[in-house]
Amino acid sequence: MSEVTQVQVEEALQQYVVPHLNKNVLVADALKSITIDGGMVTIVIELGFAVASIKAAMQKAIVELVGQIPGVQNVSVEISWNIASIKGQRDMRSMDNVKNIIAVASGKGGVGKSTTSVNLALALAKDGAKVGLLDADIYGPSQQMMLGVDESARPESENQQYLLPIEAHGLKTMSMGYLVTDKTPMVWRGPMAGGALNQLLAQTWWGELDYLIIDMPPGTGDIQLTLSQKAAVAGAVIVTTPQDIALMDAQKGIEMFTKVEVPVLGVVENMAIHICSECGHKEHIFGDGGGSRIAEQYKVPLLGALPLSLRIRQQVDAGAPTVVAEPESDEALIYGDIARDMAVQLASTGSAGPVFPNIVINND
Ligand SMILES: Nc1ncnc2c1ncn2[C@@H]1O[C@H](COP(=O)(O)OP(=O)(O)OP(=O)(O)O)[C@@H](O)[C@H]1O
Repeated sequence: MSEVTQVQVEEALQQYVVPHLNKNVLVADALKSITIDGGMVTIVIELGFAVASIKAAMQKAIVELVGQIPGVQNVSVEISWNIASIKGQRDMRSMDNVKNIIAVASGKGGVGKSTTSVNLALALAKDGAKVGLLDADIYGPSQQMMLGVDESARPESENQQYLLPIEAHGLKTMSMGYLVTDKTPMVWRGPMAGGALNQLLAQTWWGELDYLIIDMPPGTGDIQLTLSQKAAVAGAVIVTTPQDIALMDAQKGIEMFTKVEVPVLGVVENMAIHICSECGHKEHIFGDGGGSRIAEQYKVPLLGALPLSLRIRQQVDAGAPTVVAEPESDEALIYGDIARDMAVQLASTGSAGPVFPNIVINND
């Protein structure tokens, strides 16, 4: 029987394109090792983003490719991930172990920013990452309802100094909604809100997190600016609907983050298309291709598009967002794809590094 060689395995692996990286596993620098013992091949892969929900499909595809090499009897594929910290937190003890903060923002209210934030956070967690969610929407905190957290639930305090996040669907969550009630004076909700928000961020004992998703207040004012600076945000995602007015506000959002040097990881187009539940007819109710136009204009990726979907609205409004309520639905799979693309974009902002000129000494 012919002997299986390292080169043969590498050649087979060159045909395997890693999802979301769009590069083969060797070019993507994800291959840790290949061990060959007679007809037994063990392949170890390590990625910079979590992939628990697509891991089995990835393993199957690699086993099929490598299994075609003559002499191979058994292929074992180990896939793990190591999520790097792109931008560490400064001067905030409670956040020392938070690796990456991602702000989810929209220029305009009501475009589905909170719905998108919670589903993306849940999709990252479903993939095996440790995830927190901060509802920074002080004027209309909605995450408590979207996460199905009881109205009477209040965060416990640690040494009278820190607040402990409330666990919901596997996420560590904190919201102004857990602290204020309908009777809270408006003065506290208004001018003092920015300060209160910074405090909420810094005084929550987040523990170890790969990603802290911040559901930002709508708009592009001072609160948003200070929050992105104070919290050392590693990347931002802009949610928009395809209407012209929402797109104009989304542009302001992109410009705001660029001004404070927070990389924009991409744009998510929400309520992009309506699919008739009776006949399946597809209609661009709010216009066509707006998200991809601004993504192109600002040279940022369009991370994905969600349909206007009754299921998304009903599930999130009932306290079990689509990613947990119906994990195999088309919508949940779209959130999963967007979440992994977002994680890949974030990881790539860290690897770019400074560019040095190439110095050539010519002795002629
Ligand atoms: N893709 C979608 N399909 C159908 N309904 C949606 C979709 N996305 C969000 N919604 C619904 O739209 C409403 C507004 O969404 P959401 O609260 O997430 O928006 P927002 O941008 O965070 O708003 P605000 O600015 O008030 O915080 C909610 O009732 C939500 O269920």
